Amino acid sequence: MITVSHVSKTFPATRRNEAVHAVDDVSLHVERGQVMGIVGPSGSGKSTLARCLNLLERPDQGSVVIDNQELTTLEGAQLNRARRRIGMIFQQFNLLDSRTALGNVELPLELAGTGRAERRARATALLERVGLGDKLHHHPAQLSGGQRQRVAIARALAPSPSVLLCDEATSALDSVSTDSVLALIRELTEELGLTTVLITHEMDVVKKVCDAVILLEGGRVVDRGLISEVLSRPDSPLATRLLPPLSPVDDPDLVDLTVGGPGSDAIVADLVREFGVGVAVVGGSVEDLGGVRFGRLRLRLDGDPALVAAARAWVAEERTREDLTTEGVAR
Ligand SMILES: Nc1ncnc2c1ncn2[C@@H]1O[C@H](COP(=O)(O)OP(=O)(O)OP(=O)(O)O)[C@@H](O)[C@H]1O
Repeated sequence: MITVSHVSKTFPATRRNEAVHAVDDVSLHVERGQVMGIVGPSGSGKSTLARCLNLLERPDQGSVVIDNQELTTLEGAQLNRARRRIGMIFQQFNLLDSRTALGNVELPLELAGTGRAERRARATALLERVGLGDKLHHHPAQLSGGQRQRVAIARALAPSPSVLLCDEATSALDSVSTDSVLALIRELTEELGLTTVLITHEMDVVKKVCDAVILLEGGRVVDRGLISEVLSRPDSPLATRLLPPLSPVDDPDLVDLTVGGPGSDAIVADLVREFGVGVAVVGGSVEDLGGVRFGRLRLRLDGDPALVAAARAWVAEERTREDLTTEGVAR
């Protein structure tokens, strides 16, 4: 697991540029087996934060604890040993063109002094696991982008890390390869008990694979939470990015709901039964987020105006229910 507490990193002023507070008092916690997304606009500090996690960038303040070991106090050989527990994959794969897939995956094991037979066996098993058992002797130039990223994943996992850091790992891939690489990252996280951090500027990536997410702006965390928790705050910055709100309309017969989680499907039946109003779904969008369906629905309520008003008021009250949130659209 990863625990980051009050980490800050400032790049000092130069003759040409002012100082940049790239990461400003960031704390986060990721459990073993969890995938956490770090999202934010360009320049918000995502990569600097990722580099602080493996001490490629030394934080000015704060602590970084991985598997109960404080990294910021380590130096030299101790730090290098700790870094072996952190696998990393990048947008541009960073494979050696002169080496085959097998040679690339063996490299970190060679550097760690693992014997030839053992590293060959481990690299072969990993490449088979990522679906490239028939490409062991191919060079990167002979592989597709998705296949190259699979080689990079196998290489990152070769030293048996406990943490996997993915920096825009799918940004150079088409949508089919993106989906399969994300599914592989998810599977491996669960299978190997990894703690995975995924830096991305794409909310679609978060929707497909993350359990939890933090939003950075100007180096600071401006929103965070488990996906289901974030969506229980439908107006929050992350919820509006994960599930964009419907465009506002001014009509007293319409009401918007944000639904998701167990029990929330019953709202339409409840409206009909409790108030005797007609209910028609006139718009909305539904997303599968982390295996749970969430949606924003627009309903038209039809019937006696007093009953419609009462139904609207009831819907507004439902905002406070844990498994269901609502918002009126007539303002
Ligand atoms: N080595 C450096 N020296 C000075 N400033 C830097 C350095 N690295 C990053 N920065 C600055 O720190 C801020 C955060 O950069 P960072 O690369 O972490 O953002 P990001 O969210 O990853 O952006 P992107 O999505 O564009 O990769 C930016 O203003 C950037 O210009």
